[in-house]
Parts: sequence; structure tokens; C-alpha cells
Amino acid sequence: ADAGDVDASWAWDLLSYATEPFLLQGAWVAVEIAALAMVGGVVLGLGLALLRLSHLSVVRNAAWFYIWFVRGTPQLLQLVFIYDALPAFGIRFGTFTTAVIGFALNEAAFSAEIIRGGILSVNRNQSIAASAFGMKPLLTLRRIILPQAMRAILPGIANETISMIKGTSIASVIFVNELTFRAQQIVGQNFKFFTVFAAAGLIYLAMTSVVAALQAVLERRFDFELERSPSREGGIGRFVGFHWGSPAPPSAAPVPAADPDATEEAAPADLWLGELASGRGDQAQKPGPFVLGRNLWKAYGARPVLRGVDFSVARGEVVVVMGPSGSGKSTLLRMVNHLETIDQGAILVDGEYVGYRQVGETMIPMRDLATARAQARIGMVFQHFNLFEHLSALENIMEAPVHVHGVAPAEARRTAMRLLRMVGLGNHADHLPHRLSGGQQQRVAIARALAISPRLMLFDEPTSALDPELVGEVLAVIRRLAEMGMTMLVVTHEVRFAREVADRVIFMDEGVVVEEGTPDEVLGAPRHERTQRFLRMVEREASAG
Ligand SMILES: Nc1ncnc2c1ncn2[C@@H]1O[C@H](COP(=O)(O)OP(=O)(O)OP(=O)(O)O)[C@@H](O)[C@H]1O
Repeated sequence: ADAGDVDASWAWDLLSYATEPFLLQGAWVAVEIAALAMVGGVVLGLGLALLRLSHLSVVRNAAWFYIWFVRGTPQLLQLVFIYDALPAFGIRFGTFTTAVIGFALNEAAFSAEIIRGGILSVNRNQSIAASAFGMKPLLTLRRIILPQAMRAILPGIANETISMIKGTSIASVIFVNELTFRAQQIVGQNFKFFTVFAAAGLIYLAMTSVVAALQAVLERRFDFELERSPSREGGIGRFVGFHWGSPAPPSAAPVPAADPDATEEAAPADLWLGELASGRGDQAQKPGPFVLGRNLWKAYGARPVLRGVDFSVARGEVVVVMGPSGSGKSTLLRMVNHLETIDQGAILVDGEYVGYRQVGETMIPMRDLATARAQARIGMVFQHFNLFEHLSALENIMEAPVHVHGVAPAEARRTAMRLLRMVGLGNHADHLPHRLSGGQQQRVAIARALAISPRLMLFDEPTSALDPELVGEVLAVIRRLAEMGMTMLVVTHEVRFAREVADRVIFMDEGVVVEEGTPDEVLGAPRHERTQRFLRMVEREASAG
């Protein structure tokens, strides 16, 4: 720096350079390039991130190669290539367009990895639950995955934006007249190196502060653990799976101030649920079992998990599947709504294959699995609840009806409130899952599954992740569904519950059905030594607990 240049009038000099139109115009060029390139880069980066997560190795590898190449070569070279080499192939861009394209292509490689990291940070259970409700991959990405991934993505993207604003000076190699370049031009005339560059620094600081402020605002927006307030509602929030305002109480069925477990609240919900469970014509008319599994085989790699399983569930029947850990119970359950593919055999739900079409002897999985799952209307409840973490209890229940089945939001809200009251959580509608106990979360998960008017409910060990004192409240809800005639397939270790609620018990071990029959037969007088051993072990555990 030129020390002589720092005197009493220096501050004034600094200020006048910091407001100098010639420099400010250069700053504007930098902002324009950075803004356009960031938008382009992030959009391309999202595409690249998704390609990196593709099941197809060719696609994955192509995306990896792009990222490897672009990240590994100097940006200067990339710009020079676009500006000087492409015209040889008949492609010619102006300096500004070259800068935007060059920065965007470079940015895509970096933001792809930031976005991929964000997507991977979201628990896989979230997309499994979305799939179970028939949400298509893009809908799941938009409403479930990205809103949760944003917390991890935003800091990285903000860093990239700031680096980009500062790094636009590289564009001067192709004669783009931006801030640093202009500062150099002024210094070349007056030699006030320190003052001019300090003024440019101030302008950079102002520009990057805007980005930092925007980052803070967006981080608050996407922090779903923050308390919500009505002022946080927004258009982006409605587009992605985010309602920043508290959900308004439904007009036709106001949220009760009193205890939602009160009997006067339970009555209308019960009546309505009765219709839901048994009043549909299609369930009453078709003959034969509602679910029929024939000769089911499944292996993970070389390890067989199911070895020729046959099972059925009649309309309105409650079938409980029991068996030791690893016997293939959950795999069997997931196959019913095609969350798991079948190696051999077939499952019919109400006479239809879910997401398969039969060509001769072969079952071919359909491309549009999401629609097949949605049409099957199979409600699923998971061991770890898998509630959408960024949505309130009410929004969790409304999600599939509104976004998969096209129910009007007001109607979905009314139904969701009735279901919440039915599971005794009428005044927890606005709570996010992390503010609910395990038992409450599982009851919301049951309400969420009921909201799609399921013809069949699948329960995958619904109480095994719960503390013993919370098991009862969840089993009580399932028991009520059974009493109302809901067709259910339940995987559980709760012997007492199975005795009370099951019409039939299937006992599995090592991928085969060992025995099946009424609870009295299988649990009261088991014929097989394996079943007897299992029941002794469960009883010992229960008495020790
Ligand atoms: N996606 C998967 N990839 C590889 N192996 C798997 C997968 N899912 C399950 N398995 C394996 O298949 C076997 C059967 O699993 P499954 O979850 O169906 O058993 P389960 O009877 O429900 O057991 P648990 O009661 O412990 O849940 C287990 O050994 C499990 O490790």
C-alpha cells in the first residue's frame, strides 16, 4: 500500500470512491453475473445431485465425471475455453454471457455436492413413508425431502454465492468490466492503491452482507423446529412441504378446548370411522380373501428371507404375524404395498396386483408405482412412526389426501381434525412430531394412515419402539379399529394384544409360515416346538420387563 495516501482526507476519499458510479456499475456487473450464475448453477446442481443419486450406474457415473472434471480444472481455463475455443465449433457468446455460463457450469458441480449432502442428511424413513402413501418421487422431493434438506444446504450455498461475488474478477480475462477490474483501472491512473481497493472492499462487504442477511432469513424460514407464527406463512412454504403459519382450526369442526379424549368427542369420529372401515361397497361385494399371497420368495443378495410363504387376510379380518427377529415378517408386510419387490410369487389385494402386471407367468413391476400404491389405498404404520418431521400433526395427516388424492384442503383439514380427535390428540394439531411423545407420534401416524380412507391397514411392529407405558395407548387405538371392522395385517410381538384382537395368528420362522390358526390355537396350544420356544421367550421377557 502507498502509505502517503493515508492522511486526514483519506476517509473522505474512501467514501467518495465507495460511491463512485464507475465502481458501482462494476459492482452491479458482478452482482448480475453472480445472481444469474448462482440461479443457473443451483438448478443445474440440483439436477446433477439427483443424477448422482440415480439407481442407474451409467447416469450416476456421468454426473460424477462432470463434477470431477469441473471441480478439478481451473475456472480461468473454463472461461477461456468457452470464450476462445467454442467459436471454433461455431458457438459464440458475448463476454457477459460467457461469464454467466462459465460461472453457472462451474457452480453446478459444487452445489450438486452440497445439495446431495443435504438430501442424504434426511432420514430414509421419510421417503419410505412418502412412497407408502403413493407420493411420486418429484412430489416427495419437493414437499418432504428438500424442505428438510434445506437446513443442511443453505450454509453451503450461501458460501458459494459469496465466493462467486468475490470471484467474478476472474471474468476480467475475457474483458468483463466488473468491480475489481475497474478498481485496477482507477489505480492505474491515480496510484491510490490502498484507498481504491479499500473502497472496492467496502462495496464487496455491502454486497456479501446482503447475501448473509438473506441466508439468515432463509435459515429461519426452513428451521422447522422454531416456534411457528402466522407471519411466517408464505408462498414458497405452500409450494414446498412447509406451512409457516399455524394451521387454522377447521371451520366445520372447531378444535375442542376441552380434553379431546372426552366421550362426546369420540362419538362422531367413531361413527364416521365405522363408515370408513366397513361401509365401502367394494369391500362388501367381491368374494374371496381381501389379501392373498401365493408362494412368496425373497432374497437379499444370497440370503433367502422368504421361502415360499402363502397367506391370506379376509375382509374385516385382523391377522397378526409373529415370529423371531429376522424371520421375514416386515419384508412380507412391505411386499403387500410394493415397498419391497417380490422375487417369485404374487400378492393380490382385492383381486389386483399392486404395481405389477402379469405377462404370461412373469410379474412385471409397473413404472408408475406411486399411482399403483395410491390407488391401492393401503394405510401403513411404521415401527419408527416416520412422521414428516417438518410438518405439524395436522399437516402430516393432510399431506397425502391433498397432494396425492386431490382432496380439497378444507375438507382434508376437517377429516384430519376428526381423526386427531379420534386418536385423542385433538389439541395437538399444531405440534411438530419432535414435540410429541413416541406414543402420541404413533397415534398421529395411525391417523395419517387412516386419512387416505384405507381399505387395508398394515402395522409394522407399531409398539416396539415405544416405552412400555406408552404401548397401551397405541394398542387401544388399533383395538378400536379392529372393533370397527377394519381389515388389518399386524406384525407385533405383543402376545396379549394378539390374543385379544387377532382373528388369526401367523407364526413365521426363517422365511416360512410355521403354523397359523386362531389365537387360541397358535398362542394357547402351539403345535410346533419353534412356536412354543418363541412364546416361552416372549413371556420370560415380559415378566422380566
Ligand atoms: N433392505 C434389506 N437389505 C438387506 N437385508 C435386509 C433388508 N431388509 C431386511 N433384510 C434382512 O432380511 C431379514 C428379514 O428381515 P425382516 O425385517 O423382514 O425381519 P423381521 O422378522 O421383521 O425382523 P424384526 O422383528 O427384527 O424386524 C433380516 O435378516 C434382515 O437383516
